[in-house]
Amino acid sequence: MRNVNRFGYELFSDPILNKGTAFTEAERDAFALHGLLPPHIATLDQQVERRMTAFRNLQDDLARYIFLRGLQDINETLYYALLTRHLEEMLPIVYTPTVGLGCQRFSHIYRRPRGLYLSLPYRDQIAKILSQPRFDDVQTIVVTDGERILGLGDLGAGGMGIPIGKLALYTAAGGIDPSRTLPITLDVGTDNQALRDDPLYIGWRHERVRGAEYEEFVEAFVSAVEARWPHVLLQWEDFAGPNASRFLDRYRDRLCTFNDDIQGTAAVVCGTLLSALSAARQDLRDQTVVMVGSGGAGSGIAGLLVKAMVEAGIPEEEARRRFYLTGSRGLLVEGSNRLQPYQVPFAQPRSRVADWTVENREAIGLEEVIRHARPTMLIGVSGQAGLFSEAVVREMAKHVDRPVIFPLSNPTSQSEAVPADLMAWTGGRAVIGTGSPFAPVSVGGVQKRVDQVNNAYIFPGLGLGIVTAKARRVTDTLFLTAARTLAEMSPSRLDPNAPLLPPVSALREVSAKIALAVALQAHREGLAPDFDVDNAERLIAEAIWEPQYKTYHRAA
Ligand SMILES: NC(=O)C1=CN([C@@H]2O[C@H](COP(=O)(O)OP(=O)(O)OC[C@H]3O[C@@H](n4cnc5c(N)ncnc54)[C@H](OP(=O)(O)O)[C@@H]3O)[C@@H](O)[C@H]2O)C=CC1
Ligand SMILES: CC(=O)C(=O)O
Ligand SMILES: [Mg+2]
Repeated sequence: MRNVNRFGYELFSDPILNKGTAFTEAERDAFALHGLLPPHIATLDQQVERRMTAFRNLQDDLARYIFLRGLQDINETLYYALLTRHLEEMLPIVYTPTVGLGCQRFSHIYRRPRGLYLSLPYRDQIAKILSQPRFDDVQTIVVTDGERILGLGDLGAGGMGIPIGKLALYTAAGGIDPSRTLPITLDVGTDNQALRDDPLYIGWRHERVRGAEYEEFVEAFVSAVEARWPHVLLQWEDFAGPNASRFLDRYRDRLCTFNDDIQGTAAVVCGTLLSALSAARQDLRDQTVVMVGSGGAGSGIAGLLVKAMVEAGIPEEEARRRFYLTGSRGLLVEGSNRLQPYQVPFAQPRSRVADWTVENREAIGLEEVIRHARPTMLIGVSGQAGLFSEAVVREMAKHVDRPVIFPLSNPTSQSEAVPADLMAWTGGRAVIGTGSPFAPVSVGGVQKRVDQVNNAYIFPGLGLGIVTAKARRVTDTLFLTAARTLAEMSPSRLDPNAPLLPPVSALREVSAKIALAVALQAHREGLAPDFDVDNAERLIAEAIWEPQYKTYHRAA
């Protein structure tokens, strides 16, 4: 039941309240809706059926993306009913890969306002913009500055598609009430000249502002968020590596905040690897990892895996030496003046790799790294398509029985390799995980599902756990808890040949379990002292928002 004081078109125009043809007879009486709607009163099931038919009749994925975004802006209950009932079919549209195309075309497909655009020229108005009464109950924010959208680079204000998509998953997979979520874009210009030249570009037409002015703007944003919603969960998304890492360091002890590309990605990779090792009866302590890409995601994954190794009994320094991180100029080596602070702990001592260089070349390329390091795991977070070449993969497969190969870059077009090639080049021995969805691959005539190793397995559940427990901070231990909970749900626990991750269709169950584990861990760490652990399961279940229509009554 809900008290409502909007009438006629005013009621239709609020996507949170709108029910379309499902307004009941009594509601049509109470809110002056007769005649504005056709007489048949539909059920939510009938509305879902009608929209699914229309959705499936569309010609391409961009049209499906536009269709779903349109529905989200008209009727959120129906939108989420569609998503939750057809997660596997909808995820590749509202999320990677199609959301990438949606961001690239954002200015051309723009229809209605959603979320907040905080443009640098209006920096003095941030607090006023946030003060809109509509946002009084905001609980979860996803913010981007649009500089590193998936592996597609700087998409300026078009990056807004990412916070919108991530928050759609917070609700569809995590059960967070959509009326309490807020996507935000910090519009600080763009270095994407094609966008600035596009007359339809919706953002601030200016080169990307950097340095002190940018830092002050981000600080003004964070301060305004803190003042407006002291307990909000703030997720940083798709910032370029150095900014992502700096803001995480700067703010993680100041408010309830995390960076999904650094920490969420690390947790899903860690959880999936733990499953792979347990299926193969191997030990984390025996692994050597080559990480292709050492930005936010690469350094985050390496950092969490080191933490997991240390917890498994390896001294930290020794654990770090098992990681070989590469960037656009090859292997990260100590003393290079190009190293970011977060890369320094993973740079290899020069003496260790002195004879790895190929004649006449300064940088140590991926093939040489593979040849000398003999990794058991190869992870791609470079945003560069095709880096896992046949030569690289064949070299790796020479030294290991079941090479674990995760080309994780998104969207599909940026993946470091495609699963069918990896299987062919390793004679079917590879253990594969990709960032975006891929069709099953044939192994010895049997079709095998490709695990989608994406932070979507982590952040919706982690977020639900945090907001339900009212945790004050987000620590690395919470991510390790989420990773281990995910590993416990691996189908490969029962059958070593089964997939490593539960199917995408099970994301709601996965998220509820992660939420429970994270909430309990937050309480154990003293981050959520008021969480009632005796009723934890019930509290998580009750916190889950379901896409169902409530009955409306006229507010007195
Ligand atoms: N599956 C998932 O859940 C996730 C996937 N990702 C994907 O990972 C990718 C990177 O994200 P993120 O780390 O945040 O981005 P960053 O921009 O922070 O880092 C990109 C890294 O890739 C490196 N790189 C670029 N070209 C090459 C190359 N030819 N060889 C080796 N390394 C190269 C860059 O090196 P340099 O600094 O030298 O240019 C940099 O270290 C994106 O495509 C993103 O979609 C990210 C998060 C989650
Ligand atoms: C999945 C994700 O967060 C990314 O590709 O950036
Ligand atoms: Mg991201």
